[in-house]
Amino acid sequence: MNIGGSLPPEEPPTIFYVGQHETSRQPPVSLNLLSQGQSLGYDFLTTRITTAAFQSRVLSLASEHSKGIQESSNPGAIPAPLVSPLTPEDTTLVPEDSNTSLVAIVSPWIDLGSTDPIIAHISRQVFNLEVAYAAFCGVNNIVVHGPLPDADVMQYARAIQEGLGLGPYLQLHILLPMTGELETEYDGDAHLSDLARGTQNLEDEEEPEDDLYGTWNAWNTIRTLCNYSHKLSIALELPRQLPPLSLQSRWYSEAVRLLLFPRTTFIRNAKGYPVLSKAHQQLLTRFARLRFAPWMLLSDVGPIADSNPSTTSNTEPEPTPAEAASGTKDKPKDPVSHLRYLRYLQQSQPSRPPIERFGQGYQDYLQSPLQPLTDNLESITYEVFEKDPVKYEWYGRAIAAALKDLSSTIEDQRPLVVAVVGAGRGPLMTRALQASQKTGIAVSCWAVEKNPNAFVLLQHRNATDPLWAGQVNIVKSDMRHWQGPIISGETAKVDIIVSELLGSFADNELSPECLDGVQHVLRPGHGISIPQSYSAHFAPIATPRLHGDLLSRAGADKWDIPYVVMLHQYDYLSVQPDSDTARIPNVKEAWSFSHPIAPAKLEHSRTRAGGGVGAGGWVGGDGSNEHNARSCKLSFKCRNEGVCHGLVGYFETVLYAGSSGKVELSTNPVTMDEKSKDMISWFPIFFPLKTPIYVPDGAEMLGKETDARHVGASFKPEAWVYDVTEHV
Ligand SMILES: C[S@@+](CC[C@H](N)C(=O)[O-])C[C@H]1O[C@@H](n2cnc3c(N)ncnc32)[C@H](O)[C@@H]1O
Repeated sequence: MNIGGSLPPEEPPTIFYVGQHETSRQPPVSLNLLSQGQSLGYDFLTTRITTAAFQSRVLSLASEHSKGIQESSNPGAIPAPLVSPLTPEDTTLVPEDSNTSLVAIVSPWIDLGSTDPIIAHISRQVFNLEVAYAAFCGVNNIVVHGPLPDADVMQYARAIQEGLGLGPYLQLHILLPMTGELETEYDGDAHLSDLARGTQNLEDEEEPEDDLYGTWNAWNTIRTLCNYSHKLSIALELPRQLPPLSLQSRWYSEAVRLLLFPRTTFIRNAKGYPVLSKAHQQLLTRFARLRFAPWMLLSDVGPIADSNPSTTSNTEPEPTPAEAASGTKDKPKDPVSHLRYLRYLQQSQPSRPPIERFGQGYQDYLQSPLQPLTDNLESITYEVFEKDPVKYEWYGRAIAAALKDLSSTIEDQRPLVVAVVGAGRGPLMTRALQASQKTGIAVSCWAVEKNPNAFVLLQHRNATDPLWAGQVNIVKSDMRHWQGPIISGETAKVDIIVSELLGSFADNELSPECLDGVQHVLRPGHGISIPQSYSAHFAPIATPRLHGDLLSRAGADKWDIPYVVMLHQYDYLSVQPDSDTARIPNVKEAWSFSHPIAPAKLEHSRTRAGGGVGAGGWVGGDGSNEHNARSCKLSFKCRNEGVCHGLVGYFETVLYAGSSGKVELSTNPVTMDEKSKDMISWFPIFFPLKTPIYVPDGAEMLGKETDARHVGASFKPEAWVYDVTEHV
């Protein structure tokens, strides 16, 4: 059991924060235009920071410098050009309260990654002047065009890294297409890159035509060099034709803070209104469910104010070829039809699955796993567990099936002895009593709990709950030291031990140790443990968000401990072949445990605990728990390149497998729907990697994980090693 916190009252409404962008809107947005945009229903507008006059000034500086170099007999002696500070001619932006409703766009005619050092130098100055001034004016969200196709990405990344320090609150959004080239291209004719010299050596290198992950790769370089700064994010442009799901998922796992919808992303419905394809809608819904959902930016969907030509685009957007062919382009004249459509989608978002509703606000929030053996849980924590609509129901079924099977096996007609060990506030005991009523099989009930506070509540319940009716025997004890039930004055054995001591990675709350410790009370021969077995499963994932979160935390051991987390913004690095339409992850079993264990093993362990056999344990101590140590070595084929930030762990358990079939629980996404759909009790577990591993296309990751156990200490994988080998 591994979730914490309390339940939110109900699902909060989805809110889309929608802005408007015009590629050719040149002077900074005026107060008047902003209020017109807001009265149309936009939440924010984009604005350039500087004017056309500034652009001419800088381009003249660059071309004069270039001319000077060409004409000079000693070009090396000419100092690099300096862009002088901004003047009122260069910008009309001034600090205003309303600037929080603006997103600034750095001049798109610069080339930060230019291989011409002079162009890069001038670009960097423009970038720094603009970012610093926008931040000074209180416009802290700033979009920067991503590196040009032939750019030196490392150099571009260094410029961005420097830019991040220009304002304490600023957020730089790198404008990138999902793949290939931007639709939201700068359409002016003067670009600094046109003045670049000596770039042919890079241009000569042929770009692989189908470099689907090329843009992602550039982003990976930028955010890695910027050390996963939380001030750096992506303005992601959605294309008309979405790339394969694998690439969509990759972008989904990254820090996307703005989603750009160029006009061409929309298609027309039968009435001629702009709508999004089903695939776009699904992607939008995915993003909208994130804890920090990206803002949306409608790009070039029509000008805001025709009345002031100097502040609006002067050309009607061109129809796409398909629209031109169908002649639908001119149909709707509604200037905000795209915005209206997004608002319609906002209203009609599908409701979230139960686990997401339950965990609302906890997405991607790292929590320390509970340690119910060491700590005494609070009542509120038990209360949260008890909301699970599936777990207790399935336990009830398992207990009923076990009662039926046992009563048909044993010969004497005595009541069957059922003990719930680690009873908490008693929900499993209630299920055992209901199962007895339902099957008509008499039971003698025992509830064992070591938490003294829960023990009080159990007694209270026994006295007041009509179903319990005082028939439950309540024992305050660590189950490992319980001598067993006393029936008719004699110590008896238990027919069915029911427990729920599972953590998100199966055994990480020390279920094996506790159940071994109580096995001596189980009736030899036919005694049943519910659960009968459980297994731990894991998969390698990319989760820049959690990696960035951990980087910003204090604590030397932060990389060495696992976290319980309702994972959202992540990507599986290894998926099953041919599963690109549904992306079924490769989740592999690490190890498993079953109960009861062989009596000889238990005896051996007991002898070792007493120091009676051989030397001590191989990890110190008496070695009595060595039979619960596990290790595994697994390989994962990764089709697409990526970066592994850690492992996500799940578990599966067979509560009971008997004559009527199996009753199972699972948090493994591959089997959960089949085994225990809508179960909410456990979030996955995350094992972080301090140093992320780059995985090339088609590589095989070899994972070795060891679970060296120490009873009384918290679970911790002792070591993991990854070999990344090119797959041939
Ligand atoms: C995850 S909670 C489950 C509680 C309850 N059975 C339920 O399903 O809601 C585990 C419970 O086992 C108890 N527990 C853990 N280790 C124990 C031990 N060695 N002996 C007795 N109780 C233990 C904890 O105090 C806690 O109440």
